[in-house]
Formats: sequence, C-alpha cells, structure tokens
Amino acid sequence: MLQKLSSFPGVPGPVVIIVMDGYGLPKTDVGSAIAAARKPTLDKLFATCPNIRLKAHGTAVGMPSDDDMGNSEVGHNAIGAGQVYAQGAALVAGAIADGSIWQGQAWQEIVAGAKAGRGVLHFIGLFSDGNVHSHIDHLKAMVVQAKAEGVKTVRIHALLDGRDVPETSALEYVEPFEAFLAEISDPSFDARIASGGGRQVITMDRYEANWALVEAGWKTHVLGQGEQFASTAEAVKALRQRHPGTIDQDLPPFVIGANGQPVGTIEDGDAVVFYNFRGDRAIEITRAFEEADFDKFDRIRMPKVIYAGMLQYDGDLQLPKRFLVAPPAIKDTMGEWFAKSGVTQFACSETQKFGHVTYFWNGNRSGKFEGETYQEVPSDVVPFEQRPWMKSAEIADAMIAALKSGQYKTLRCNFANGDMVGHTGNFRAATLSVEAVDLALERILPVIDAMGGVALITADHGNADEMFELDKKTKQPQLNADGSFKAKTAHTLNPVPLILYDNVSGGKLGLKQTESAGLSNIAATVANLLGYEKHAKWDESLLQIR
Ligand SMILES: O=C(O)[C@H](O)COP(=O)(O)O
Ligand SMILES: [Mn+2]
Ligand SMILES: [Mn+2]
Repeated sequence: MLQKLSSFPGVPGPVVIIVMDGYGLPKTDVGSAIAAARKPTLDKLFATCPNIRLKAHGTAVGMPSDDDMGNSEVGHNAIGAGQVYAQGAALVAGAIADGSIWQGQAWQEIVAGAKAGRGVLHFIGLFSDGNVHSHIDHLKAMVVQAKAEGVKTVRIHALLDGRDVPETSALEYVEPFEAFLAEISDPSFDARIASGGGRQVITMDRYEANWALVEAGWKTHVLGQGEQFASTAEAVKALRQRHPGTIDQDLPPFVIGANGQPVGTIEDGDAVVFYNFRGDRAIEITRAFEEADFDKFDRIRMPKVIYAGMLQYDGDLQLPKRFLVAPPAIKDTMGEWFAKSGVTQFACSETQKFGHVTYFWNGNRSGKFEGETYQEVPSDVVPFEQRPWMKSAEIADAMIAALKSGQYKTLRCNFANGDMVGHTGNFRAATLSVEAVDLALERILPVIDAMGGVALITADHGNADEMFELDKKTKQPQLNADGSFKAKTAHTLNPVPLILYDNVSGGKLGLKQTESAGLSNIAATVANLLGYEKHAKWDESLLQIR
C-alpha cells in the first residue's frame, strides 16, 4: 500500500492523465503544426492553468545520450514507472561495447545453430540509426562477430525507415552498408542483403492493427516472394522512380536475387535474429516465427529455425523465448502500486497507441493489474493523413462514459494524432490532427469538473511541433529540389508540456518547474493528487500544495 499524505487528502474526484502523443514545445513556430493549429482549448489551458515543461528525450528517459529523441516506449515507460531505466538502445550498445552480448547463451545458440544447419544466419530489422527500434551499428557489430565465429553466410532483411530518420534517407544507410558487406565478404564468408521494404508496408505492424503487413513481410523475408532486384540500392532507386513522392517507410517490398532465384530465403536449420530492441512492432513477426499453432495468416511454410530477438519483447508472455540482451527490469510501476493501494484504473486509446497506455505504461507487461480496466478503440487502417482526426472523438466518448460511471479513481488515455499524423510529414493534416485533439479535450474537461476531478495533460515526446527539417544555423526550413519545404517525419528533441487542469482545489494546487523535471516525475505527482505519498523508488512529485 502507498502511504496516505498527511498534508493533503487528495482531490475529491478522479485524477485523469491525458497523453497527447507527439505534442512537443518547439523553440520556433516555423514549421510547427501545433502553432499553426486553431486550438482554443489548449490555448486557454496554457494561459490559465499551472503548466511547466518536462524533459522527454535523451538521458531523462533512459536513452544513451541527449542527442537521442524520445519515443513512445521510453516515454510511456518513464511516465508509468515514475523512474528512469537504461532502455533497450543503451543496454544493447553497452552489451556490444563490453562484449557481454557474445558471451550470452542466446548469441552462442544462434551461432551454433547456424553452423549446425546450412551455415546461414539471418538478421531482420529496421535499417537505420534512429535508435527508436534499432540501430544499424548493432547490426554491423553482429555481422563482424558472426564472421569471426565462423558463420559462413549472413542474410539481412532490411526494413527501410524514413520515420525515425529523414523521410528519404534510405540510400544513406543502404549504400555504405552494401559496400561494407562486399568488403567483409571473402571466399569463406558471404554477407548480403536479401530482402526488404518500407517499415509501414511490411513486418513491423503493432498491437494487431493490421496482420496483413506481417504476412507481406513473411512472404518477402521467409519465402522470398516478390519483385527481384540485383541489389538493395537498385531496388530503392527503381521503386522510388516508379512511385514518385513515396517516402521510405511506404516503399513496396523487394527481394534480392537473379534469374528468379532469391539469394536469402529462410530455410530449416537457419538461425534468425530480429535485431530491433523495441517490442511493440517486433511482437507479431516474433509470434509468426515461434508459435506452432499460429493462425493469424497462412505461413505456407514454417521453417524450423533458431530464433532470437534482440531483447525479450514481452515479459509476461516470455516472447521471444531466446533474446540476446536482457530488457530493463522495470519494477514498481504506478499501475502496480495503485492496484496494491486499491485505486481503480481505466486506460483507453485507439489500437495504434493502445499498448502504449497498457503494455508500455506497465513496464512492457501485457498482463493487467487488479482493478485495471482497458478499452481499445479500433484504429482505422488507412494512411492517417487521410483521417487526421483518427479516433479522437471515440476516445473522448469512452473517457466521458468511464468518468461518468464513477468507477475509476484514475483514468488515462493517449491521443495518437500529433504523432501518427506527424509521422506522415503532411503539415496540413498534422494541423488538423492537433485541432481534433483540442476538440476532444473541450468535451472531456467539463466532465472531469462535474466529477470533482483534475487532469494532468502532457505528451510523451515531440513530433507535430516540427514538421519541416530546419537548417541548424538559420532555423529556416530546408528546401527540396523543387523549392518545397523538406518534410520532417521523425520525433523531436523538444520538451513537452505538463498542464494541471484543476477546478476543484480553489487554487490550492500548482506545479513546480524544476531543473530536472521530466516524464518520470508524473507518477509521484499523480499519487499526491490522489492523496498518497509517492513510492520510494519514484522520482519527485512536481505538485505544489499551498
Ligand atoms: O514506431 C513508430 O511509429 C515510430 O518509430 C516511433 O513512434 P512512437 O514512439 O511514437 O510509437
Ligand atoms: Mn509517442
Ligand atoms: Mn511516433
């Protein structure tokens, strides 16, 4: 049980946490879809409510350095756990730097497995240095080590990014990597890219939003079905020419081969490493490799392989069974301690972010704590620039109903809009997406008042706040060859807001802006609003009680 606060009994009604995914506070309004949006509710909140800035990137959320942007996993982990753990990106980099990854049983089984079969080791993963799901340097280190340990053949299945890195940057990764593979190959070692495609088109679906993506990835990587090219650089160039305006994340799948023969199908006896460290978009393809009674699509052929993930992606489901680096052991989350203290909890989002407010929130666990209720609003399966409002209205409906039920002491939701539409690089759509969230807030807040509650309105990292690549010196948008602004699809390094919406305390409650204030301070703040002391492990509360 959390201890009761002696100085404050807690607010009479529920405490609501609203995460506006991808809503950062930019240094300049140039290129900010948030600044361009008409958002009277948020404008009023910033003008009239206590509000501060929180760090949401870099070491404040467990990333290796302050040059690393934040992301949903590390952001929701930090919010939910009230603590900062070294995250996958940092853990894998550390395990490679000190060599412990090669000593681990999983790596040794992978190498032994490959050698015992046809000698083929496959790597599948996101092919960039975005450091959100993966890092190409980790892949490079594994290829070098595989050669040193006597693996004969390496085949890479490269998911093109353009979402955590500039939108048409694929060749900046592909060309040097294909050169590196050519250089490291010799008569005893043959390393090549074997297949690939845009990450939003194959393999990296999440939260079961669209299994067809995973099926398309399986056909490409495992079965080697699809259009063939002589090299990945050639594939990217040809596909771009054929699909003008298509950015890397949406490029169609391709197979490397000649005369109808793919160079790297996945066969019995091969070893496979899925080298993304982040779990949400790794779980479905992992299930396809591991589950004997898999029924999400027809695999046609199920090769018997030795499979490992970079990390274990779900601790409750133990998925995958074999993993190269142990994930952060996230303990003592607010979900767990509120449950132990009898605080009922409601969590809601649409499919695209549903796991963010459940699985990431609870430290990458898929199981519920007692007293938790989850509601998923099914996401549309469309390019989100075509529906920038996404399911904001339906999430507002669900939150309003849950609030009115009076059953929950704390409620949380995530509005995907600023992030998912921000990732498309479409400025006008991103502007609309922020306006949709504003409308949803306008509907939810009066119900919170009516229930005697308060809200903390925040974000997990920036995205819609910078929709153009800005010149580092002039801070003006970079231009494409045709004079248009170069769209930015990735997250930003900007801080995020924390707004306290409170019409019940009569001005008694405020927020402290501290030097280190970050997402990991939210859990303790929520506990105080509920009338509890924070858990000893949690970072300080930012609540001021006057
Ligand atoms: O997976 C994605 O969509 C992006 O790589 C990161 O976005 P998220 O961290 O907001 O989910
Ligand atoms: Mn996010
Ligand atoms: Mn995002």
